[in-house]
Amino acid sequence: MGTLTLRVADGTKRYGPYEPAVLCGLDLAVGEGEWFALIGPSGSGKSTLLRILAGLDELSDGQVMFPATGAPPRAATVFQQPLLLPWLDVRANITLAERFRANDDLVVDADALLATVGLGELIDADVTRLSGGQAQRVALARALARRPELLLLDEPLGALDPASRADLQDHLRRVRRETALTAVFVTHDVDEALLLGDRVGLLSGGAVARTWDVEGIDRDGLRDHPLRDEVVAAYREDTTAVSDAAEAP
Ligand SMILES: Nc1ncnc2c1ncn2[C@@H]1O[C@H](COP(=O)(O)OP(=O)(O)OP(=O)(O)O)[C@@H](O)[C@H]1O
Repeated sequence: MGTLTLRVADGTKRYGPYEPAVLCGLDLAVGEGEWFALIGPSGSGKSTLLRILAGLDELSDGQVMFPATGAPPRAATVFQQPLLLPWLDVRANITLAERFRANDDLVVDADALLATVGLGELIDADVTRLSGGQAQRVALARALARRPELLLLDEPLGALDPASRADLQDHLRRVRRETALTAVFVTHDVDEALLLGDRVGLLSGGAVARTWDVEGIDRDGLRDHPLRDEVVAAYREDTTAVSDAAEAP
């Protein structure tokens, strides 16, 4: 872990030969151990980019490269919905990675992972009885169980109430602190991007139009942080431009 870098060079993605490009000449470099938070209006291609980084889809043109390792990394993705298997308990959901990697020496310490996400006492619980926040924490533990080199998070907190969301943000900050993972994190929420990202990027016009370096902003310092107004203004401007274009005759 901790030796992964990724680069997208001149990335273009269209979903059909006559479709407009969703990504267009996109360049992105994410450094070793960096958490890159991607914001952008709805439909700007954030999930598309994440799927491509996960190896679930391909660019139409351009390249995704992993310069430090050469080969595609072991990646784990957490989506907006936890997608747990309802017929398995919490422990079995988390140890799935172990069962499906029979040739690997992967041994999943479900207890330790659950402690990392603050759910130690629920190890044998029925997953259908978990709250949305608890289920999403199990999904995060399940992703970490794969010992990914690259963690991809596609609005993982988007469906949660504000209290569960803040709680899970704290757990993710802990994961960022305590592991050497590289991560790309999609969110609509600028505050969340600033709390969780080492760098925030705005996806606009099919490319990463702007990035901001974030140096250790904590929750208390967030409200009055000058970067917050700057990123919110750029995001708003971009969202307005998109909705104006959509409403144009
Ligand atoms: N499988 C697909 N086939 C065709 N078009 C697609 C497909 N997936 C996404 N698109 C289109 O690509 C564009 C970008 O979608 P994507 O889901 O990547 O955006 P997003 O920024 O993640 O949006 P949101 O914030 O609303 O989740 C949209 O216009 C969408 O309709």
